Amino acid sequence: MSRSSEKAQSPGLEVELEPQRIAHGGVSVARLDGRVVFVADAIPGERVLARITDDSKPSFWRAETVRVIEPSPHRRPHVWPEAALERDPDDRAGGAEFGHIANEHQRELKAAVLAEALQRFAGIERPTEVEALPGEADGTRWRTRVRLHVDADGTVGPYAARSHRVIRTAGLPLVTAAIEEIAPIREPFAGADTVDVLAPSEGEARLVIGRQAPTAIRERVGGREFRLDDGGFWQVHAAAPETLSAAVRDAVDPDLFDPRAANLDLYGGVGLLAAALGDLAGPALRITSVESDARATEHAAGNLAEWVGARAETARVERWVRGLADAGAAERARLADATVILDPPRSGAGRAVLEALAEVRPAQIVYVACDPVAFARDAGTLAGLGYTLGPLRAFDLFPNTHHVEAVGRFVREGHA
Ligand SMILES: C[S@@+](CC[C@H](N)C(=O)[O-])C[C@H]1O[C@@H](n2cnc3c(N)ncnc32)[C@H](O)[C@@H]1O
Repeated sequence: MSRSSEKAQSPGLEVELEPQRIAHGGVSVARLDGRVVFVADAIPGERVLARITDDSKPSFWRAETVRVIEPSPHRRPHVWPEAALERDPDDRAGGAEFGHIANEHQRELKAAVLAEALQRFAGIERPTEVEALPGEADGTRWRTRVRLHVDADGTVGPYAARSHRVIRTAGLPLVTAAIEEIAPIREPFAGADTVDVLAPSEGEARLVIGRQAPTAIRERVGGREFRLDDGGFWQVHAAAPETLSAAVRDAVDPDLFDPRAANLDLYGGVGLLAAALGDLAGPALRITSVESDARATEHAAGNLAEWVGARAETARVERWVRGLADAGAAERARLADATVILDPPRSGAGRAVLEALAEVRPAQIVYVACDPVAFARDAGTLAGLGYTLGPLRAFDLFPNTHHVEAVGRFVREGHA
């Protein structure tokens, strides 16, 4: 239901909205005179005054909450004052779009997005609880990495929620205390457009200024140490490496796992998840990690050195999997027995990668997904290629944001 004081026609107009459900991307879905309006900073079930920000599309508009008229019981003061409703929408810091929602309800909303995506894009009915990670109950102080931006005046901060305007902020509640302490947010800064601030689990917190030359750092996960570049990819939540490693080990069907098969870790980074598989397999593990960033691959080769059967290759996965078609009969047999870890970026693996992979019929695919819609699309593609979704878990790897991570096992038909 909705009510507009006058006919909405242009950005800037303020209207009353009653969002009914959550959509992918962290916005709620309301209707205004029959038209869908995606409204930011609201919670499904409440009534808000919202400002139309985009009416350029015939099928939907966008709006931002200005004031809450009837709050949801799940609303709470925002964990980040610089991102709160009390500020003009244009001045709200980005990166904490769920910070005004009780954490348990954030997880319910994320579960709803995942379930709806699977239903809509893959025809799979699979309500899945989103599990909390160890850390602060209000979902703060989990980020071990953050990128800050520098504007022409030297202000350092996050971008605003829906623009590239740098927002000055007194604090950074989602990052660890060590990062907040050294983040250069208090004084003007010059000489670079970006400052990455990170707090590895080993050693001191540090800044990476602009495109400065990479330095190797160390991260500890359980009893294992990983080397990587300070500017390279690493899971952001302090508890994510351990959580995902355990989730991948749990997702592997032991009856289908053959350590000596031609196992794959696609989009492997510095080898975190290949090592998780190595912990299951022991020294006999054979695995190839494929990653497009050459420096990450170099680190992966070192991080996986204890497994003589581990290799790390620098390649784009979409090209590399095409080469599987040339495998000889013996290698094809080893690929058919393989367990594949698939941990693509937000865009997902995509049809071409999945088709090339399914050509060689690996026994099981453990998919680690950071985007529910891309995951659901890929799940639909995999179903069409003869792979059935088995156990699925989801994790709140990004509290106070709309992001959610899922880990699911797909098994080749005949094994399911
Ligand atoms: C979500 S991260 C996962 C990394 C690793 N599995 C981990 O958990 O640390 C995705 C990785 O894929 C790499 N990547 C992105 N696009 C790629 C592509 N087309 N081919 C190969 N690697 C790619 C990125 O550099 C990044 O390291």
